[in-house]
Amino acid sequence: MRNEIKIFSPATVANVSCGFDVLGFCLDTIGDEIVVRKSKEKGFRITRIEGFELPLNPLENVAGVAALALLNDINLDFGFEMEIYKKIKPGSGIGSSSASASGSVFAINELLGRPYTRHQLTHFAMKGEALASGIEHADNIAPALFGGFTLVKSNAPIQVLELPSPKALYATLIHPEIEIKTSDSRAVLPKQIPLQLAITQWANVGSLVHALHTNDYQLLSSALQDVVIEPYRKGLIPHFDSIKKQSVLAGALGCGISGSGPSIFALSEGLATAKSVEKSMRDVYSKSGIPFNTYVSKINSKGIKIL
Ligand SMILES: Nc1ncnc2c1ncn2[C@@H]1O[C@H](COP(=O)(O)OP(=O)(O)O)[C@@H](O)[C@H]1O
Ligand SMILES: N[C@@H](CCOP(=O)(O)O)C(=O)O
Repeated sequence: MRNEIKIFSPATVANVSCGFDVLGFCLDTIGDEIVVRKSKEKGFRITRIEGFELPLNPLENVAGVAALALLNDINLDFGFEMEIYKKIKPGSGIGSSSASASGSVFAINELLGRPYTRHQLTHFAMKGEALASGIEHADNIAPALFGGFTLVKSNAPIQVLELPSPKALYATLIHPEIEIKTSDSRAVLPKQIPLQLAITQWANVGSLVHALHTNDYQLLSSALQDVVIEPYRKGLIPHFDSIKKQSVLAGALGCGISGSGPSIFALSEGLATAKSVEKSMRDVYSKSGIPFNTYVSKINSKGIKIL
C-alpha cells in the first residue's frame, strides 16, 4: 500500500439554477492539487498551503475538519500530513471549500486501501463544508467525489444519485474577483417561500433530471430557471442580468449563479457555443473595471483524479 498520494480535486457548480442545495456538476479544467502522506505521528497536520492564505490549523481549515471526522471514525496507530496547492479562490462560488474537504477524505481513504464508500466520504467531507458555510450541504461535495451531475436525495443518511452527463454539454464560467462567502449569501435568503414559486421550482428540478436522462436540450434549457434563490442573491453580483441576457443571446441553454456566487455559469450544447458565450461574458465585464476570469469546461464525469 502506498504512503503518499497526489490528487486533482475539481471545482464544482452547485445548485444548477433550480436545485438549491441538491444539484451540482463537476468541472474538468479548474481544481486544486493536494498531496497527502502517512506520518508516524498520529492525527492530522497541514504542513503547507500555496496559492491563497488559509489557516494551517486543521480545526480552522475545511480539509482538516473533514479529515478529522474520518480519523475519529477509525482506529489507527499512525497519522497523515497534507500539502494544499490551492488554485480555486475561496469564496468564488465554484466549490473552493468543497475541493479541499472532499479531496482530503478521498486521499486519506486511498492511502488506507479504500475502507470507506463514496457515500461515507461525502458524510465526512460535509463536516468540513459546514465550517465554511455554517451548514452541512453536499451539493458541491457529491459532484467532486462522484463526478458528473449529482442530486443529493438526502443528507441524513446521505444518499447521492448519479445523473447522466450529456456528452455535448459544456460549461462556461465567469468569476468576478470579488469574494462572497457562502455563509453571507445564505443570510440574505428568506426562511419561507410562496407555494406557487415552490411548484415552479420543483417542476424545473424534475424536468432538468429528465432532460439529462433523455438528452433533451430544449427541456434542459427551459428547466434552467431559478425563481426562488436568484432574485435574492443576484443583487450581490455586479452585472448579473447583463451576463445572463448576453449568454442566452450567444446561444447558451441557460445561465445562473454558480453556487452562492459571485461566479456565474452557463451551459451550452457544443464547445463552439460555449466559447461564444465566454466571449459575450468577457465583453460585459471588460467594460466594468472589475477584474475577472473566465473558463470553458466539459463536464468532468470522473470527479477527483489521482495524479
Ligand atoms: N481549505 C479551504 N479552502 C477554501 N476555503 C477554506 C478552506 N478552509 C477554510 N476555508 C474558508 O471557507 C470560506 C470559503 O468557503 P465558501 O464561502 O463556501 O466559498 P466557496 O464557494 O469558495 O467554497 C472562507 O472563509 C475560507 O477562509
Ligand atoms: N447550495 C449552496 C452552494 C454553495 O456553493 P459555493 O460554491 O458557493 O460554496 C448555496 O447555494 O448556498
